[in-house]
Amino acid sequence: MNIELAQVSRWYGNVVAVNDITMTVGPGVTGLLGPNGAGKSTLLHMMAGFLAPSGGTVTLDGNRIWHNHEIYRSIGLVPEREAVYGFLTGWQFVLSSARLHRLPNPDDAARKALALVEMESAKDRRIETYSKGMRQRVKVAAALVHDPQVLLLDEPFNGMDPRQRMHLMDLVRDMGTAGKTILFSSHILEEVERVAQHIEVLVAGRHAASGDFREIRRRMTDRPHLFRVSSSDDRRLAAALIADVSSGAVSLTEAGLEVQAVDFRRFTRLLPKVAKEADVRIWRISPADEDLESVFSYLINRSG
Ligand SMILES: Nc1ncnc2c1ncn2[C@@H]1O[C@H](COP(=O)(O)OP(=O)(O)OP(=O)(O)O)[C@@H](O)[C@H]1O
Repeated sequence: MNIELAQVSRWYGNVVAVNDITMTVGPGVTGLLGPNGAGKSTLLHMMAGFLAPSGGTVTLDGNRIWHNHEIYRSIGLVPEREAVYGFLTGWQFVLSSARLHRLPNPDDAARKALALVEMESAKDRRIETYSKGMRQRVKVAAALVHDPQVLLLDEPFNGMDPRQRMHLMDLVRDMGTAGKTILFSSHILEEVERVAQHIEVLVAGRHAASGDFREIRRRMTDRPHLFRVSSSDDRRLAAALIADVSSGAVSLTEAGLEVQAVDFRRFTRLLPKVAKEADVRIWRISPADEDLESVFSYLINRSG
């Protein structure tokens, strides 16, 4: 199934959380990547029918999602926040989700969903006794109980230990291979890399990039990199680097020497050579713009 967003915006008072987004999410696993506050949760909630768009339309195979009860049978949402009563057992929680969907055989459906996330043995314990990873899995079971074609997951791997994470990643990948439409949000590039081939990038409510993971990763590494270098003689090193045309923009700041390298692979080879020739010792070299925010803002400036 295809989720389609056409010029979708959502604002909360004066805050524009999602700004004029047009995208299609089809079968397989798609990663929704963006820094905190980018609008990922807002977007997922609109896709799940929990939130009305302020502008534009969100449809599933051509049918409007907002206020369309029939369509909720096809969608499952795993929310980021704990919206689970701790006094319920895992079994009671998943069963109540099955009943809410008015499934003909709720017991059977709940059993299947709990088995899928390997939670059968802990199903009779109260949720408040669960680890973060177990809570996450029980939420996935509740979202899957009606076997939806579309599964939306908001930061599903947060707080999980590596084994739990691996298990959920395998589950998500398998469902994607089986043809379900899966969209999960994350602010961690490596996490998205392991599960999704296709990614959509959001920055400050805007759609910054879309496409194959490797292609976007390449655009991220090929962008100009800013390095901070400290050495035995920054001034001299700066002069030597400026003399070499291919090293990029060089500036001396209070924090030390900063170099904007257009081709960073080349620069990392060039720097030791230039330093040696100038008889300067390098103490430290660190990327000055490696945080996700700057990578994302680079992407959005290119695409916008
Ligand atoms: N109910 C609300 N009322 C007012 N502002 C909101 C509300 N929900 C979200 N926002 C604001 O909308 C913007 C987008 O928030 P959203 O939670 O969708 O982002 P996100 O990418 O999911 O971030 P995070 O990973 O931190 O949850 C933020 O500036 C947030 O403060």
